[in-house]
Order: sequence, then structure tokens, then C-alpha cells
Amino acid sequence: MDPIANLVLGLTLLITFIWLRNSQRLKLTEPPLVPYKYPIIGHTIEFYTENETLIKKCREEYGEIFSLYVFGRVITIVGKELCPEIFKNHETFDFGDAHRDIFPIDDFLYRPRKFFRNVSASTQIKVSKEFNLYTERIQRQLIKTIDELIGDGKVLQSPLKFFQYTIARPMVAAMVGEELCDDEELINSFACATSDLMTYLSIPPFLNFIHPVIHKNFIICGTGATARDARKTRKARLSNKFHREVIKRKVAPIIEKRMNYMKKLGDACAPQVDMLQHFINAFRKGYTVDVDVVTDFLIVNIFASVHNMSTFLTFGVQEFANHLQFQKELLDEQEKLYDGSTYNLDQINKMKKLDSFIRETLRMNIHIVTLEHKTLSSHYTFSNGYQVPEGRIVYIHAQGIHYDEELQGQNPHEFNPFRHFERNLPAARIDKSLITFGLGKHACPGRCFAINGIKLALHFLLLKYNIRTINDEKVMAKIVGPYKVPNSDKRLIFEKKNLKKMALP
Ligand code: HEM
Repeated sequence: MDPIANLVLGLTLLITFIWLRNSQRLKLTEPPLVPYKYPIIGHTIEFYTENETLIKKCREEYGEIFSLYVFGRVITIVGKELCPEIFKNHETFDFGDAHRDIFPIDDFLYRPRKFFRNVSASTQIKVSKEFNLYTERIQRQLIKTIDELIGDGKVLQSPLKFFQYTIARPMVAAMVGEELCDDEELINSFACATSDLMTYLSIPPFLNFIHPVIHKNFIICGTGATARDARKTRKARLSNKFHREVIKRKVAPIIEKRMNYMKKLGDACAPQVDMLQHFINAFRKGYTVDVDVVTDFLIVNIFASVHNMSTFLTFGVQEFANHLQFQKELLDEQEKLYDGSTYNLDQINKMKKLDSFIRETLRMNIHIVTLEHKTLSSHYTFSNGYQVPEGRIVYIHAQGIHYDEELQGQNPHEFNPFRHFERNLPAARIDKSLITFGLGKHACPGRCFAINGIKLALHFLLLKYNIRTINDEKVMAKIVGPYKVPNSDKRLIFEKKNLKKMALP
């Protein structure tokens, strides 16, 4: 067949395919698409500049489910009634697939799609169950870091940056062992691996107007500079390969040492207790293991843990400084527990008011709409009859759930740190009233670890310092599009108290 005939046949097939797909879509009873003024732009500007107002207005007018036109595609937003359906139908709605458009982790690490599924989650479940084996070293490293970074007191200019380092060191201890806890280069990579990429990740996806793949490839290219290319420039810090090379260089000798040890003493020898060892065990073939694979799994866990934990630790410290009226009651609990030694899990579990304070921090500082899931089946019919087609990204109006009176009790817009203490709801418990960690089968497996880490950090900070803002001014989270991020414009003051002696086990 000649090329012209080929082209005509190809175009005919393409048009038929698009027509068939669209005609099939036309049959769906889609959620109402909120009218917009400007074609192509749709709701994009309001979504990014006045998200809270836009979503509130749409909820009032359209209720539980509606669609918006943002960055060249229709997205659907659901509220508290339909949200459990998203998590329950995890084969239809996939968080990882939707999140990959924003944070293409497999591509960053040159791995096939879904390469990191399951192993990361199952490792975290194991780690959570053995958390009591991690508590001592986490406390030791937290106290050391706080001493080094704040010492006799400090005014913190950029609290999030500071708390990234506070969390990074105990995470080095938990992930690869205490042997590397004084390695500043490694601590820096743990602290900054995620936030350094934010420069690229937070660029609004204008290229999605053409096609989502173009924006995704732009991020991948932007962050893809090698350490060698980038070391001498500011770009070094924006490159995913840079931190990957540092981490691999640091852990490779440790892996080799452990493999030799196991070879010498056989499988019966007591393995190290840390995430690295779990990954070695998961991927070793005899007494060899692919160091690149183990490194990449560590990196995925760093991406999942350090930035999230430091963000909520920052929010926690800011909420503490914001609410003078609750400080005494929270402090009393910490002082009663303090005996100068390290805490075991039972003692950490006694920090019930602090736990409730953390749950309230997680509740109040949730993004406005978040937990986007991609529809994987040909379509999905919600229990109220509305249908969404394959490929549709469905967001959850998380703030609506977290500010709902029926779910949260009285005055849901107010920060009440003891709200969950009274209802006996621990911070790590996921249910329909707290979705910061997701819900259902794929809910965050690292949540107990995260809560305990944040709790210990807050416990030591509260005991050691009077924490306040300049002129006792309230620090509100910054809203960037649909996201809430810690405010880095307001400084935090840490004044050292006359505490007897801070334990350094
Ligand atoms: C405050 C801190 C944290 C927050 C807010 C958070 C939040 C989340 C969320 C929302 C998800 C997706 C849930 C879903 O698919 O429905 C998730 C997944 C995950 N998180 Fe966390 N996380 C935190 C800390 C951690 C820590 C400390 C670790 C590990 C040490 C961790 C490891 C993971 C892993 C491995 C997954 C993937 C689970 C899967 O695909 O089944 N997270 N996390």
C-alpha cells in the first residue's frame, strides 16, 4: 500500500478510535462540571490562587461531587460521603499512578513503573512492628541534633529547613544504622533529597495544557543532571542523581561489610536491625546484592519519610507557639514523664496529650484538596450514581473532612489539642475523620514510625526550650494552590530552660 493510503487509513482508525471513546464517555453520567468563563484556562487560575474559596463555593452549589477544568484537564473532587469509596476500591483508584504525574519517582530513579510497590510497604510494616528496637537510637540522635543545632537557644529563620536536619539524623540511624550518624554529607542528603527537588516539583504544570506527559518529562529532565555535571553549580542541589550518588557511596561499604559478615558466620548470625538490612534480605541472592536496587529503595523511603515528618514537626512547633493557653497542660505531661533516661514504647505511649496534640496538628494542617487517585478501570459508578471515566484524576476535599463538625465534634475550625485525647483517638489511628495518611489497604505503613518520631522530637524540644514567635504573633500555614506548607517567613524563638540535665543515653 502506498504511503498516502497508509496515512489515510491510519487517520481514519485514529478518528474512529477517538469518536468511539468519546461516544462511550458521552453515555456516562458524569458529575456536574462547574461552569467557567475562559475556554482552555477553565478554573486553573482560581484553583491556584483562591483554592479554598473556589472549593467552598462549589461545595455549596454542587454538593458532594463536582468537576473542575484545571491545566487542560477535567478533575473531579469528592467530599466525605464518597471519599471512602476511593480508598475501598483500590484496584480502580490508584494514588501512586496519579502522584507519579507530580512526583515521577520511578522515572527519577530510572526504574520501570511500579518497581517500588509492595517491598517498601511491607518493609515499613515490619519496621513499625519492631519500633521498640529503634526508640533508643532515635532518642539519642534527636537529643544530639537538638543540642548541636539549637544548643543554648536560637532564633530560627527557616524552621522547616532546620527540622529537616532534626529528622534526618535519627532517620539515618533507623535506615542505615548509627555508624553513619555523624556523616554530614549523608545527613545533608537525607535532609534535602526531597526538598531540593521541590524547586522543580512546585512549578505549576503549565505544559499540561499541551499534554501531561510534557510537564512530567520537563521535571525529569530538569532534575536529571548528574552530580559530576552539577557539583559546581547551584543545580547540584536540584538534581536527584546528586543525592543518589552520595547515598550509594556511603552505604555501599556498609552493605559489603554486612554481606561478608553474613558469608563468614552464615545466615544464623544476628542481622542488624534497620531498614537497610530489611532491603538487603529482600533482594540478596546468596551473599550478593544489587547495591543500586537497595540504594533506590532507601531513597524512596527517604522521599516518603523525611520531608513529611519534618513538615508536620514544623507545623507542630508552630501550633505550640501559637496556642499559649494549652502550653502548661502539655508541658505538665512531658515533665511528669521525664526521668533523664531513654523511653521505651510503653512510656512513649503514655504521652497521650502530646499524641492528641499531634493528631490535631495533622487534622488542621491538611491540604485543601489532596490524595489524588487515577481511575484505572474503564469507568467507575459512585454510590450516588455519578460516573467517572478511565484516566480521570479524583481528588479528595480533605480539608472539608477535617473541618466537618459531625466527624470532629464542636468548633471544628478551632485548634483544640485535647480534642482526640477526650475521644481516645490516637494520632496513628486512621479512620474517616483523619485522612492525612490515606485510608484502607494502601494507607501509609510508616505512620506509627512517623508519629513516634515527631512525638519524641516535640517532647525533647518542649522540655528543653520556651518556644515562642516574635511578639507572640500567630504563624499561619501558607497556602500554595491546594497545598498547605509551613510558613517560613515567621521566625521561631527557642530560649533554653533551666532543665536539670538532658539525657544522652
Ligand atoms: C507525617 C509523616 C507522613 C505522612 C503524612 C505520610 C503520608 C502518606 C500517604 C498519604 C501515603 C499514601 C497513602 C495511600 O496511597 O492512600 C503514604 C504512603 C507511604 N508511606 Fe507515608 N507518610 C508519612 C511518613 C512516612 C514514613 C516515616 C515512612 C517510612 C519510614 C513512610 C512510608 C510510606 C510508604 C512506603 C508508602 C507507600 C505505601 C503503599 O504504596 O502501599 N511514610 N504515606
